[in-house]
Amino acid sequence: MKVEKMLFTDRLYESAKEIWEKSYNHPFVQGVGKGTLDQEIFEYYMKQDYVYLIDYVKLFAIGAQKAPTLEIMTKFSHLLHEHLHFEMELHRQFAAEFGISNEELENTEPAPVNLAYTRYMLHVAHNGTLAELVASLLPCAWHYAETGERLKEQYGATLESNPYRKWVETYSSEEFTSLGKWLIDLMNQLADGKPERELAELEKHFLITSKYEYLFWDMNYHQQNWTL
Ligand SMILES: Cc1ncc(CN)c(N)n1
Repeated sequence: MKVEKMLFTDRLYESAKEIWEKSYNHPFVQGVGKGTLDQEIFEYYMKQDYVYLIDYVKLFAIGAQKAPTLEIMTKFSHLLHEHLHFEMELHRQFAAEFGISNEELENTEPAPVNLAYTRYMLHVAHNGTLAELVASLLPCAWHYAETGERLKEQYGATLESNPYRKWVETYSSEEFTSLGKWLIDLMNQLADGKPERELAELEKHFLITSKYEYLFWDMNYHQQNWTL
């Protein structure tokens, strides 16, 4: 009998499943899928997410620097390019539609959860191994691809009239989901043969940033910001 080896990312998915489910059912995410989310909330999110992404792409630069092979380095530089020119273009297009300039987008002050989330990943990226860096940035890519695909499946029939259609289409697109798939494969490659102590550390990073993903939806939904 052939016994299939469980992938490390299966373990990660299993441990974060409940948090991801909670995120998917968050009124922000459901509001995007149904097209009913208040535009003011979406505008707030676009601005916060833009500066989040400016920090997020730095992780790929650090990934390239820590890459053990030229092939992995090339892929990180591709990820960096795609986020700057494909994903962030979505934000620039929505912003233009809402009358928000690129300058305003770029100069958004990150709210506390946003800042804490990106500082956490940057800290891991600067001080940890490449495996730790990938474990901490993976929920961002994987959770969004899963969210985009699920929303498209659930609300595909009404997407035509949904003001957030482009958001759902971007995150469910092959162009975006393939980036997440490559990171999943890399995670498994880097985790292979690692002792349990190190795997547990990777799982901890993955769970923390999965929780930050949930908090990020919630922060935007309530337009939380500095109160001082
Ligand atoms: C907070 C957050 N997480 C994930 C993604 C998808 N790159 C994003 N744009 N923003």
